[in-house]
Amino acid sequence: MNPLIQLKNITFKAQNKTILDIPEFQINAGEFLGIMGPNGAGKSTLLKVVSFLEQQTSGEILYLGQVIPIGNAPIELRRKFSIALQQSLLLDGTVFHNIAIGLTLRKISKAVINEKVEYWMELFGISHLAKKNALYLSGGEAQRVNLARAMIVEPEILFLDEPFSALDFPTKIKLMEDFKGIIETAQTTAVYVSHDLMEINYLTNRLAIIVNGEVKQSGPTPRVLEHPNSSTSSFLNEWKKFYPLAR
Ligand SMILES: Nc1ncnc2c1ncn2[C@@H]1O[C@H](COP(=O)(O)OP(=O)(O)OP(=O)(O)O)[C@@H](O)[C@H]1O
Repeated sequence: MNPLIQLKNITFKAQNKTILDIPEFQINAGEFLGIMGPNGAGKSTLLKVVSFLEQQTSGEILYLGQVIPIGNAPIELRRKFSIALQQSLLLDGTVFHNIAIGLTLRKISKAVINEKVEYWMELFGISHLAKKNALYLSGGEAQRVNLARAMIVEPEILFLDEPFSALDFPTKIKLMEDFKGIIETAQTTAVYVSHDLMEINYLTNRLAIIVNGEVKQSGPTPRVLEHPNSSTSSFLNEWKKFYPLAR
């Protein structure tokens, strides 16, 4: 295992409530890590803490073995991460402009931006939308733009929080298939929050189950799904009643 990020004794508290309590956890280079758990378990909070969007209350986060001071993650480190959420939060401008934004902010030359935007639009199958205003896209198109915008900066880690949950089933299936191929080709480390077993089973190769702010089980996805422990079985077995575990 080659940890990019390590958590040590992390807690996150708000309004006198402990929302996360994670003695030890890590994100390994090259993995597609799923974070699954019931509503309100702390999945999104964990994603925000490990991506430095929220500050932990106590404990340490290490990047490549080095402790990152609380509230002081350097910009060079934050720029190694991309985040895609359920809402694509696109700007009022063309699809091209939206996808280019991360490179524009990094002051990359116009020629390189053109080349990279073309490349990522092609991979996500949205070249024909280049000149369309991003505010008038379908849900599936908007999520493709969102993911292309996240990937164009070639992040070391891509964090995803339920990016497909608002999509209808056929749209979701097609996008998940394309997305899986793109992530595998780019060899990007990905962390994927979801409460949907179908998405987790299809996409991820390691899985952590969070219940009540604690990581109750983690391991290779098939193993966790096939052998839930006493803390995760009530959540996972409900899902398994309705979803067969074939890949
Ligand atoms: N800043 C905050 N202040 C108060 N409560 C918070 C804060 N952040 C998160 N919470 C609470 O912590 C709990 C976990 O929230 P979180 O969004 O991380 O859960 P989740 O597992 O992602 O849930 P869901 O699947 O419903 O999106 C919830 O009860 C939420 O209301």
